[in-house]
Order: sequence, then C-alpha cells, then structure tokens
Amino acid sequence: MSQPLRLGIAGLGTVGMGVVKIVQAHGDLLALRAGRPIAITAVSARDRTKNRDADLSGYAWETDPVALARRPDVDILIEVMGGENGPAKAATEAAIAAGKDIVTANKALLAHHGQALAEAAEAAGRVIRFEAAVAGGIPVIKALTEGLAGNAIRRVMGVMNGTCNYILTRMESAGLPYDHVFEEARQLGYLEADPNLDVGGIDAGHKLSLLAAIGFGTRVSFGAVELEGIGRISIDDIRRAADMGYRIKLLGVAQMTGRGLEQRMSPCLVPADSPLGQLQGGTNMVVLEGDSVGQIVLRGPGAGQGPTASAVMSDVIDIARGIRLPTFGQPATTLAEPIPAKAAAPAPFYLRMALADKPGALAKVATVLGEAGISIDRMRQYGHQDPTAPVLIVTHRTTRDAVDHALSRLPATGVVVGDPVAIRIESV
Ligand SMILES: NC(=O)C1=CN([C@@H]2O[C@H](COP(=O)(O)OP(=O)(O)OC[C@H]3O[C@@H](n4cnc5c(N)ncnc54)[C@H](O)[C@@H]3O)[C@@H](O)[C@H]2O)C=CC1
Ligand SMILES: N[C@@H](CC=O)C(=O)O
Ligand code: NA
Repeated sequence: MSQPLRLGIAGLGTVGMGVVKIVQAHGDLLALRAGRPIAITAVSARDRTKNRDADLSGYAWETDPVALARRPDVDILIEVMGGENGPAKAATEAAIAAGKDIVTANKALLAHHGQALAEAAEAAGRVIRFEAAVAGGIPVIKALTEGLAGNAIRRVMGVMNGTCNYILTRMESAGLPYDHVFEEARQLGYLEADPNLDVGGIDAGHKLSLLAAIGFGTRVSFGAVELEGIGRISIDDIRRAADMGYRIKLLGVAQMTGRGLEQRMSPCLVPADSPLGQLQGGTNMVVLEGDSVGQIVLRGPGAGQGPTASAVMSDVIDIARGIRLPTFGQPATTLAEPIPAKAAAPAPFYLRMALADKPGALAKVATVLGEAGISIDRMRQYGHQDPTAPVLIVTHRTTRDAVDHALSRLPATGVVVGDPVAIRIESV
C-alpha cells in the first residue's frame, strides 16, 4: 500500500470537525478512491479542552496554525479557520513556503488574497483547492474548472448565501418583516459572527468573485463587485413582487460584456416559476452558461458541516489522485486584469411607489419616466390605503442610471409619497 496522504487541519469548528468525521468514518472508502490512505496527523484550534464529540487523541496538537502548516508530517494544510487575514493567511503562506498543498473553505481569504496566494503556490509547484468556499457542498468549482473547460463562459449567476435565501423565503411564507426573520436566523445560528457578511451580500460577493475569476480568466477582483444587501427589502416588496409573478432573491451575476466585466450581488426579481424563483430556504443554486453547453443549473446545500466537509474531501481526493490544476483553472500569471463594467447591462425594473389621491397623479409619474427614457411595460394600481395608493410598475429594459434619474425627479411631481423602491428584474 502507498504512503498515506497526511492532513493537518487548522480549525476544528463546524467544517474542521466535519472533515475529521468523514476521515474517521470512511477510511477504507477514501483509500480506495484516493489510491492511498488518507490520514490526519495534526490539528490546531483555539481551545484544546473543548468537547468536540470525537476522538482526537491520535493527532498531534499545535496551538499555532503556522507551526501546523510547517510540520514535516503534513502534506496538505486544510485551512478551515476563516478570516481574510490573520492566522488563515499566515498559515496558508507558511504552507506554500514549506511545500504543502492547501485545501481551504475560506472564501474571504481567497477573495482578498487569491491572486497573490495562487501565484505563490504555482511558483512553488503547489496547489490551492477551494471547492468548499463557493456554494459549500455543490461541486461548482469542479463543474466550472473541469466540466465546462471547453466553453467560453457567458454568464455565472446564482443564489450563493443560504442565510439570505432563508430570510427572504421565510419573510414570504410566514408574512413576517425583515427584522423579525433576521432575529430568528440569528437564534437558529445561521448568521456569520458578523451578520453583515451575510445580509450585506459580502459573503456571496466573495463567492461570485471567485467564480468570475475562473469563468472569465480574470484576476480575482472582489473590490469591483457591486454589492447591495437585503436589509432594505420589505415584506411589502416581497408581496407585491409575488403579485406580479416574481420572487426577490439576493442574486449574483457575473458576465463579460462589451463594456467590461460586470459583477454584482444584489436583490433582484426573478420569475417565480423559474428554478431560481423556486429556490426555498437555505439552499444554494448556481447557474452556469457556456457557449457550447448552454445552461447548467446546480442546486444543493451551500453550508453546514456535512456538505462543506464533503467538498473539502473531494479536493483532498483529487490531490491524492495526482490532479494538480492551477487555482483558477489557468496559470495565475495569465489571468487578465479585468476592466470593470461601469454600469450593469440594461434590464427591466420593478418600481413601487405610493401615489397621493390626486387627479392626474399617474400621468405625472408616467411623464417623469418617459422623460428619463423609460417605457412602461406593465402597471398595477391598488385600492387607496389612507390617503395614498400603492402603484407597481414594470418597465421595459432600461439602465440603473435612468431609473435613478427618474426617481430623483419624482418628488417634484408632488404626487409621490415617501421613497419609491426600484429593483432590477433579472432574466434567468
Ligand atoms: N460553516 C459552514 O457551513 C461553512 C463555512 N465555510 C468556511 O469555512 C471556514 C470555517 O468555518 P466554520 O467551521 O463554520 O468556523 P467555526 O467558527 O465553526 O470554526 C473555526 C475554527 O477555527 C479555529 N480558529 C480560529 N482562529 C484560530 C487561530 N488563530 N488559531 C487556531 N485556530 C483558530 C477555531 O478555534 C475553530 O475551531 C470559514 O472560512 C467559513 O467561511 C464555508 C462554507 C460553509
Ligand atoms: N453564511 C454562509 C455560509 C457558507 O458559506 C451562508 O449563509 O450561505
Ligand atoms: Na462548492
């Protein structure tokens, strides 16, 4: 039998312990698939005394993850501590310098330092794998890097933060406001330690930037992702969007347009009967479009112990099998500097506003939209509530700039009460 492939696990939380459990439960199966035994030799975490409900006595303990990364009896560093800097970055750099391969679930680390880490690893002949970092258990990195390697990628799109999808679908199904469901999500333990990573769209933006790098052969450019979270989505919008046949999703879209690379993570309306519209709860969905293959839809668990550890182990087995791909599917030094598209491609928009009960109110709104070059596709007016009536408008394709210009001119009509809402409608 060949020599075991030796893992050093930095981080024994949800994901790290998931990896321990798989290695302990499936040793024979992993050895057969990997062609050699997979063994954990050393581990590291903040608290050695914590009860982790598993026997860790056979593994060396390192208090310092950097020391773990440098151990001669570690072939692969499994970095599952998290954080874009600090020990995750230090241990990853130490592992590369010490000639180890790396498997990480850390999208924040790669979104910020992926280019530098990939260049360093490739110069040293090492690999960095990160299937767990994007859409957890869904093998989307493998699909994009390997399965679709023969395609020019047209668009990458998806719901990549389970917490936000849980919040939005729960608001709709239970008719509860955002603040209430946000608190529920916190109590269920869904939210990251910094909840803004989830609801601010940052975590999903990290993931999108990694997919865009692979899909479009560009350097990871998280800073160029247009980000908007779900904090301003009201139960009213969810209800009204449903009336018009849509659902609201925190949707990521990356595409190469004539104007450059467009990357955005923002609340969008999608048709309620589309696969994305049907996505409920904490599940993720990634849609990949290639010029030859057409559209591929991948759906599954984007987080949780089992799914995330499953993705980590698939990377480990690939390394054991001798599969040594560049981090982002092509040599890191050949990734192009992306030119960020200054504005997103035109799209229809959903507008919601409250109109005063005055003669000619609708006509005034239509005039403002017309003057901004926006044409109306559909409109619905509801019965008067107090002195105002909610009005919904679906526009033909237009730009965000035109919409913002029109919204800025609406107060002067004297018929719009409060702030109008505008949300992009994505064709999926
Ligand atoms: N939990 C999930 O469902 C998913 C997590 N991820 C990513 O996986 C990574 C790990 O996440 P979780 O397991 O949920 O985190 P966690 O908070 O449950 O566990 C983190 C572990 O790292 C250890 N750690 C942190 N700083 C350390 C330090 N300075 N020295 C030694 N150990 C240290 C902690 O003691 C703990 O054992 C993160 O990058 C996260 O974004 C990715 C996909 C899904
Ligand atoms: N906070 C993330 C967890 C995994 O990446 C999510 O909610 O999807
Ligand atoms: Na994945």
